[in-house]
Amino acid sequence: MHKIPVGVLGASGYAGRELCGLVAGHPQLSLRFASADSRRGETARVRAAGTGAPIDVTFVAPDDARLDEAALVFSALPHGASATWSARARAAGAKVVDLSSDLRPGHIKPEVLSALHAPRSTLAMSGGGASVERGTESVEVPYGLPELFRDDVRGADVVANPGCYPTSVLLGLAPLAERGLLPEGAVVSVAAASGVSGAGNSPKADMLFGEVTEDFRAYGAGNVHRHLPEMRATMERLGADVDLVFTPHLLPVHRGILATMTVPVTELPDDVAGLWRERYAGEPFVEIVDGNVSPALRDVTRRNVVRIAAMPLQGMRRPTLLVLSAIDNLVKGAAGQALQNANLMLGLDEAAGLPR
Ligand SMILES: NC(=O)C1=CN([C@@H]2O[C@H](COP(=O)(O)OP(=O)(O)OC[C@H]3O[C@@H](n4cnc5c(N)ncnc54)[C@H](OP(=O)(O)O)[C@@H]3O)[C@@H](O)[C@H]2O)C=CC1
Ligand SMILES: CC(=O)N[C@@H](CCC(=O)OP(=O)(O)O)C(=O)O
Repeated sequence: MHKIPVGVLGASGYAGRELCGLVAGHPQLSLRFASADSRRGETARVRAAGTGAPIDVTFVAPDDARLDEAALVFSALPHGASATWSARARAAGAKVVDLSSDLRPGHIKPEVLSALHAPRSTLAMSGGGASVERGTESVEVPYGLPELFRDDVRGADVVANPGCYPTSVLLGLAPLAERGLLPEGAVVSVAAASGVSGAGNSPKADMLFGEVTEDFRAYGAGNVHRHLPEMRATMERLGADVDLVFTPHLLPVHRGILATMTVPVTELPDDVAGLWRERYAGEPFVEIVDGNVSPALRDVTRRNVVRIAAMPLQGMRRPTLLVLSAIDNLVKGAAGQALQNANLMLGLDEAAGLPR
């Protein structure tokens, strides 16, 4: 069977390697290239999702990646570098899923938007960047949370893959926002803990084993984390007018995010968990946990799922819910969701090649 060629930029990183394994295990995709920067020329062994078969992947320099030979390119490059390469991939005729924050709501710059949507003939490529000779109409880049915005993603040429924390938070809060159950001006408080793979695999002194092990701490305190603009913009789009207080924590495990959300509501639904069950009925990658039980990281790691629990908070003066949401930051929070989006963009079964 003819397989669809795809490429991975940033393949030596955590998200990129996860993508290589997913592509290797996908029944309809083949890996055309995998790039690295400092690790160009190196060969890494990845395991194909599903079968676990070992695959050797040799990283090429980004400039040597055959963008023109890929039907779709995943850009798992750092913020800042990613937008340029996404525009180059588009100019070469490939569809693009960008895993960085560069194309997300609340982040994307007008010149990036123009470069992505410019007709190929008007793109002048120079060095490592793309420039646009004339502006184009302002078209947003679809935000790739398929459970909320599937119609925007299906058949799209370019998609912004959501951040890992926003994936867990927004899927947890969406049913309340969509139903108008969040009071105007309410403060929604989110404390979320992430495994260290969320910080990427390039060497950082404060991410060394000796620095993170047997410890647990907040970072980005004071409501300043880079994911806030993306979460605010999406909550607004879902019809909620609330303040988000977001405090991330570093958890010394390899992968996984648990977001704990305290949410004032206009009224307590009779069947709280039923609200999420109804909203996500038929969604293959959403699991609702029954009873007053927290979803656990071990139930979501290496799977493209979000597990959500919701319950009323006892002893409060005003109706308030506790919503808990768990994902694997590298799968539903990055590579798995990127593949889910790619499947939709290429007209394939949305669940193809995805570990459930
Ligand atoms: N880790 C996570 O949980 C999540 C990550 N993301 C996003 O996905 C992207 C990748 O993240 P992650 O895998 O963690 O990052 P890593 O730091 O692990 O990997 C970065 C990758 O990009 C390459 N690279 C770095 N700088 C450049 C450059 N200037 N030009 C070309 N290639 C470059 C690296 O190559 P080399 O190894 O050779 O240096 C490596 O392949 C980021 O935008 C991140 O924010 C999104 C959601 C979750
Ligand atoms: C533990 C850790 O450092 N996590 C990262 C978030 C993960 C990430 O890569 O951010 P994007 O999803 O926007 O790409 C952070 O807090 O910046």
